[in-house]
Amino acid sequence: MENEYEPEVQIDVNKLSKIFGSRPEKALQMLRDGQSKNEILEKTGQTVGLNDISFQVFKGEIFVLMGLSGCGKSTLLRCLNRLIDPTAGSIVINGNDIVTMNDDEIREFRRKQAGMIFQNFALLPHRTVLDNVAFGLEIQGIELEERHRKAAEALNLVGLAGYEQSMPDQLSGGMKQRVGLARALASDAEILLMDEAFSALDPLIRRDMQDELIDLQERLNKTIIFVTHDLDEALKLGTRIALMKDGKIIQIGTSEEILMNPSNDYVERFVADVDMTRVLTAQDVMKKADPVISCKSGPRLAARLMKEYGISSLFVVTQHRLLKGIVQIDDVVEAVKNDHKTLENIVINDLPQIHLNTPLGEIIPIIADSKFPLPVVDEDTRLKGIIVRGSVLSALARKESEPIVA
Ligand SMILES: Nc1ncnc2c1ncn2[C@@H]1O[C@H](COP(=O)(O)OP(=O)(O)OP(=O)(O)O)[C@@H](O)[C@H]1O
Repeated sequence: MENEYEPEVQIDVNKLSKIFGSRPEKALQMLRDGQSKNEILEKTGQTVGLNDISFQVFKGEIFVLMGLSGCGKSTLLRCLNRLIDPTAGSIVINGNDIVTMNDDEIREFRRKQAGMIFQNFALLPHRTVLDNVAFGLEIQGIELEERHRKAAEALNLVGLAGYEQSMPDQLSGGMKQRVGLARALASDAEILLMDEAFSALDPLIRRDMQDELIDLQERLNKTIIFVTHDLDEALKLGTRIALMKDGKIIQIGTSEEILMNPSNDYVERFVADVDMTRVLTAQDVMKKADPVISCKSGPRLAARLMKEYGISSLFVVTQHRLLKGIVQIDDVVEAVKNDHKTLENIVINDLPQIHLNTPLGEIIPIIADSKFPLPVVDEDTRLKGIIVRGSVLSALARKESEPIVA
């Protein structure tokens, strides 16, 4: 039986290369022989767009393609719906290799499975907002009433209900971009391809649109491939981020993985300027809460555990790991001497509680003031981990290096 927690692969890209130029075979062979993008350009005049790229995208994730200008983000995105034909490799989407599809099949695929949203809004100026959104459905031959119903639904989703009869030039940039988003949503496409979709918006509207996209994605569970050269945008939106350079993917990972374990110097320099206190949360810096002690146990067991693990305080939990508090070594020793049977009288229970999603920036002043490690809990106050000063410091201590300027 399929494991329900196993992510479902929706896009499977294998050994994808793209050479721009009239003699791609020769350049491809040189690429396979290990020559660089620059060498190939000098010797053959052919440009390497993508170099032997393999990765998978899971259903329902926002997968961000990120990197400096010219690294191949747009080329890769456009290969995913064959606006660009790759030179070699396969792209299996929902079980079909789109590289081998004929023109009719690819048109059908674009309409039904992969909607694209561009940076320049590409709205039709003489059509109403409603008809702009319904445009894709019209091409599919869906009848007027049905396409208007779907278009109105999509406009509602992006917060533009009431603007159905407006014309594009009556809308602000942010609203136009919402119309573009609504158009892709109206098509039922499971996959949205977004190329620098928010880059032309001013910063405040851009942040709104990012929030909107995250919200829509959670409600609709689309798979989104999002191209950006903006690191903050990538970190905010990406379920996972693929960092590209010279037509290759250098590292794929969650924001935390890329920030905490950059795979090489290039990635490290790329992320050097990121404010870790905003990006990392309690769950990124916590350690396993081990050992803990049950509130029913006695001080002798507590003393033994503390000795064995070399710790001076111990978290106390219920049978279901709900946090009760903490005991300290001096109190435990005293309780043993006085032959107490339980820890009840010595549990300190007015502890600051840190939630799994609390940002590191909020944790730092609390841990600085605290005599104990901090407990990290979930919504039910179940103890999920502990934060000690050392793990916060090591999360912050990344090697100083020159940032890369985009
Ligand atoms: N039609 C084309 N003909 C020749 N070379 C191209 C073509 N399109 C892209 N390239 C080259 O392929 C490489 C990748 O370009 P691409 O546009 O994918 O990069 P990008 O990361 O999207 O950059 P940007 O952020 O500037 O859009 C670059 O070296 C570019 O010059």
